Amino acid sequence: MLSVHNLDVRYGQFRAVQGVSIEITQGDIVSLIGANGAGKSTFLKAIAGALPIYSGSVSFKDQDITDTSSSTRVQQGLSLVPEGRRLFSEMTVEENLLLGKAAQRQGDWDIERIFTTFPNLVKRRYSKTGNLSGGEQQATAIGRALMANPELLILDEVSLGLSPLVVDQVYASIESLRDAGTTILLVEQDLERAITFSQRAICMLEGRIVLDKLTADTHRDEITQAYFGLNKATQQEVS
Ligand SMILES: Nc1ncnc2c1ncn2[C@@H]1O[C@H](COP(=O)(O)OP(=O)(O)OP(=O)(O)O)[C@@H](O)[C@H]1O
Repeated sequence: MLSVHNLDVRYGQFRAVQGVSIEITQGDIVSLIGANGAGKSTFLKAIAGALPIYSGSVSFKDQDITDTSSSTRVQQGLSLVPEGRRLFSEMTVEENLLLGKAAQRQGDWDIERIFTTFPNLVKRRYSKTGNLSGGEQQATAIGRALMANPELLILDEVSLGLSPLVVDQVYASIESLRDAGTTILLVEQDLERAITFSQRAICMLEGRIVLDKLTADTHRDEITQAYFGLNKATQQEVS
């Protein structure tokens, strides 16, 4: 479904993502892991078309999308829930959700299904999102992405700033998406949760991938070593 080849993304001279290649197949559930500054958000934004690519290529459903706009990518079925949610705070939950419909993609997701999936939003339907709790804002951001009926849903740090209880609620909703067959790539800082939730873990360190394994074939210690750059053997294997 998604094929990224030798991707480089730069901020001026600084190579935030360096020669990264991954393949994601339909139905995959992939957690992207790595320390602060490892390049995870930069990588996701480049895939979603929110940042220009310096070199390399991105294909989605066998089409080269390296030079297409983010809105075209949404129309093709690739949606990103960005870190920090990026909602329109002066607009209501319903208005924010309806923005996601602009892509006009056919599918099962409509506004009523969003409210069924995120019951905490029902009472907030006509509230401005600037007045919502963090969990309600996150549910709105995920709902907005779902309104585009994505085939690949990319989620950047959905847990950020949420209490453990609310994180559980957000994950319960994402699990229902996973179980319905949506392909998911997400950044998760909590290693335990990443291993439990996903089939595959990819770890980034200083702009490169240092581990890419099925969660069934790895364990927490190996991921932790990759996270801190302590596992040279794994790094060589991947590169
Ligand atoms: N707009 C920017 N201009 C310059 N450098 C940037 C910019 N955004 C990110 N960087 C740098 O690029 C590197 C990768 O940042 P990025 O946000 O992608 O990492 P991350 O793994 O998502 O980390 P975090 O978990 O902190 O979000 C970091 O060194 C960061 O300081």
